[in-house]
Amino acid sequence: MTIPSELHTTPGAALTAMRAARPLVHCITNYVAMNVAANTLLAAGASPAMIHTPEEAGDFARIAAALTVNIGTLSPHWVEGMKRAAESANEAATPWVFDPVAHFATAYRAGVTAELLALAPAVIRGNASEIIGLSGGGSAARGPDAADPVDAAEAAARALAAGQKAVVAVTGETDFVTDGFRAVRIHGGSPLMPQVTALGCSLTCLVGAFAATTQDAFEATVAALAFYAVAGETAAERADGPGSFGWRFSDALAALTPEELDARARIDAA
Ligand SMILES: Nc1ncnc2c1ncn2[C@@H]1O[C@H](COP(=O)(O)OP(=O)(O)O)[C@@H](O)[C@H]1O
Ligand SMILES: Cc1ncsc1CCOP(=O)(O)O
Ligand SMILES: [Mg+2]
Repeated sequence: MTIPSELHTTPGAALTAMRAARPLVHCITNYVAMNVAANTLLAAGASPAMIHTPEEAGDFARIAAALTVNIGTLSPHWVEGMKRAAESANEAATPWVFDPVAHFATAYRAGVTAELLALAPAVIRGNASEIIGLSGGGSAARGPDAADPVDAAEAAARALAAGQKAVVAVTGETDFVTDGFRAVRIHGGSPLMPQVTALGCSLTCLVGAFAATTQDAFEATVAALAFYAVAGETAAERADGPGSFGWRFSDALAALTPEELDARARIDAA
């Protein structure tokens, strides 16, 4: 295990706490990700609920252990549910995680993103192009897939974290996580991961599960990403391509023990 002094909780300890509590995670995600993300949380040991309608999203956020909001497939009705849920989460001091999928693509998406950022998510998780865009930078990306390397987004992530007073996670070949003061890089995963849709969205939901049970949102985020990275490496060992990677990844999340996670996690101070 390589774990820097920034971390007081090992990823394995955070995984143990998450599985012991089996937190109810309120996920407002997109049509593409709903099934994948629910299965990812179940495999990892959490309890997902995909609930978006404004008639109940605010009420449900009050009883969940964490909330995650993802703008992948938007409509005004969903946006109202997202805002009500985030407001309830804030009132209940429940951590909520924001995934700004392709927020730069259209004016509508950008406007919704600004409204959600004003509701103060505890964690923002996106790919490099999304995080660069949130800090006002330009990118060749036009949709949900990243067009920039993670190291090009590190300064943007630090600025965004400081400005939003949130944890910012940038994912890609090597992940970067910062809260504006602390920062680490997490190695691992597989190039097959971006070839399977919704694995980023599902990771956002998993960050919610860890944030429900590890109070320090920075440590929770790092643990979730390290867990994903190690499981991704396991799945890639025998995968023939994106299809078999998908189900092997689910199996790897379920099988990974806290001890093995701590033995294999590769995290450096940044
Ligand atoms: N080239 C890569 N090598 C290893 N892991 C990767 C690679 N690209 C993405 N990942 C992993 O895939 C997961 C989803 O990240 P990413 O693809 O950046 O999100 P998104 O799907 O939102 O664009 C993360 O765990 C990330 O570390
Ligand atoms: C393809 C697609 N289109 C709208 S949302 C979505 C899923 C994006 O998933 P991820 O960000 O995890 O790749
Ligand atoms: Mg994404």
